[in-house]
Amino acid sequence: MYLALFFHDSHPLWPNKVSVSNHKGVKQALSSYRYPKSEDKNTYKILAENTFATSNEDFNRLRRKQFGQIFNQSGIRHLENVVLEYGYLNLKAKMDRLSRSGINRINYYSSFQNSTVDTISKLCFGRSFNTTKEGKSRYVEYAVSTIKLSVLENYGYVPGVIPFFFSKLGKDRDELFKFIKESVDNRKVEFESGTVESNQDILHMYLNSVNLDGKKLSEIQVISETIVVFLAGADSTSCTMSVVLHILLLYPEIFNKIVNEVRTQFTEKSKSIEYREAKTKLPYLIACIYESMRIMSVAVGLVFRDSSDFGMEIAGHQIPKSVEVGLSLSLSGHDPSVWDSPEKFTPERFLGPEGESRKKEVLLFSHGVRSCPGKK
Ligand code: HEM
Repeated sequence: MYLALFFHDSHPLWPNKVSVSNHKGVKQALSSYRYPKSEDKNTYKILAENTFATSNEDFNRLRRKQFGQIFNQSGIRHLENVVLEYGYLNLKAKMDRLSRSGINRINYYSSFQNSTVDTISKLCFGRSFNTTKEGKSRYVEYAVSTIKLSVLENYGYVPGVIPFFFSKLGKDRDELFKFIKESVDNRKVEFESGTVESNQDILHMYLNSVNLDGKKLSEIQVISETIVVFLAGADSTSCTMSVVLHILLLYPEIFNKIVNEVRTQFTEKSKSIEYREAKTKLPYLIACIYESMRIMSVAVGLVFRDSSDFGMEIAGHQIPKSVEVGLSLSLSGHDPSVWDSPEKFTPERFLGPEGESRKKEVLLFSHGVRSCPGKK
């Protein structure tokens, strides 16, 4: 029988917790602010309350509205230029270079990781880590240390037990904060001198935003927000790109169909394809991306919500109040009550008018009021 619900209340490591994989149940729990993000062990609460970590409805609503500004018309244009330069052209130049020197194999996972890190660092900090051009960046290591330290701190590890390890992580985190603080200072100078090169990136948006009391974000808040967006957006995107390419390489006939679609719709090879055009002219490619995201979601962990003072009713089960409910976005993509033959790779399920509405059922980016604002 399909796993609808597990109760873990007898497990010593997971007392008072439940996990849910039923598609309808996952959506129901995520749809509104009624069930807030769990406060406990919030790894993303770095330095200050921020969009990702908060469980405060008003604060989250405000930040999400502010985040939406980077997707307005001029924001999208800037975003696309950054993606084109840091995510695509730099990678293409590197591949051309490798191929000229006789190397015909690349690690596409690490290549995509470099492009997304370069793109998102440029958007968040106004300066790219440039890992595609330079091979690696010490700032990536600092970001990894920052998240490791946050996990350890949130799970109550005592720094004195492994002092060298903690001190290295702490130094790395300080270096990353220093880098972002410099970026903030640089941008403020640019504001004052009227030489802002791009006025719609994520750093700019946070510097121009306000808190619930109407006051501008403090420097610590800007650092916290930008670092969390960087951490939330970089690896999730490169892993998803790798999954899509990996699956397409397993199905050459599907891959060839995509190549045909692109070549028929876009005959001018030297012109780059804009997102807007791809959305309307490449339905099969888009269907393949959705099907890859459904069948092999990179959001493999659980997303936690608190059953709050109300308690929840999911798939006929009553969950008492104040229970942590772990929602499986990845398993919801395999629920046979929603997906026919869920283990089969069938891009066609996302074609036509029915396919269009089915796209909303792919929960890789979560669902409802706290769904990923970066999905656009
Ligand atoms: C394929 C790539 C991505 C995937 C799979 C993904 C997935 C997710 C998921 C599942 C959540 C909800 C997490 C939770 O409730 O605990 C989330 C939230 C979030 N994501 Fe993404 N994400 C991706 C890319 C991005 C990008 C590119 C950005 C920013 C440019 C971004 C920014 C955020 C933010 C700020 C939140 C917090 C939203 C809130 O709590 O209100 N993500 N993402």
